[in-house]
Amino acid sequence: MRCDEVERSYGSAGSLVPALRGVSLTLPRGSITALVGPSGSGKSTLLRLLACIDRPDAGRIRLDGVEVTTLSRPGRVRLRRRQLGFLYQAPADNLLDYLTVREHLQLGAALRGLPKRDPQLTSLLDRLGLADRAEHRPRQLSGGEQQRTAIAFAAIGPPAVLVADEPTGQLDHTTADEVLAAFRVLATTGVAIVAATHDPAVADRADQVLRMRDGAVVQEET
Ligand SMILES: Nc1ncnc2c1ncn2[C@@H]1O[C@H](COP(=O)(O)OP(=O)(O)OP(=O)(O)O)[C@@H](O)[C@H]1O
Repeated sequence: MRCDEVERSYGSAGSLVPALRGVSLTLPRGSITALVGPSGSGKSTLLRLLACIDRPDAGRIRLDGVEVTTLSRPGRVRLRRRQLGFLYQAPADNLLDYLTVREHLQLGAALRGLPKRDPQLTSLLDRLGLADRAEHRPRQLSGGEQQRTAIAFAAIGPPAVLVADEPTGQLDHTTADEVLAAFRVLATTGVAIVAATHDPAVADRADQVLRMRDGAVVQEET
């Protein structure tokens, strides 16, 4: 995925708050990008644009060469269903408390237009260390297991891009490591992962670190 000179402001004429002031970046497939920067620097705004939940006021966002900023609303919904995954900070926000781990993956497959018995479901359970938790519901799982279930759900397809907002924000160090290991597994399937984070462990393990300040990427580290 690529962004070129993306701009986004909030409010109406007369009281516009510029949240993004010309952001350009590339999220290569198979890599993990950490988006760091102080509160209010524009990370969440950028994530919403990358996840096609919101549209920029100016600039271009392209996914595998296709311009996504000009898609109609149904076109964006279709793109999100087939090509994008999203992970929130709180495991509870990513999961439904009445579905088991396996049922989450079956729902994910259905949303992506895949059969409920797609072999990648079993493979994801194995690779993310969830095989012996498949029949458990979220409240029977640890925080790390819950977040890995959410990653498995988002990973079905696989999507082109996984967008994560503070994915380790509510986890302890060991559990955060499990999430980072799951990201690495996912990256090897060709997914571009981008995570807004205040967690140095995420930035340390990323392939690319983009630092934001006042709505712009001020520094690129690799
Ligand atoms: N819905 C909104 N209406 C008006 N202003 C907003 C809105 N959402 C964000 N902003 C403003 O846009 C700027 C960027 O906010 P954003 O939430 O993207 O930053 P952030 O880096 O994600 O912060 P945090 O780390 O605290 O989540 C801030 O000045 C914020 O106050």
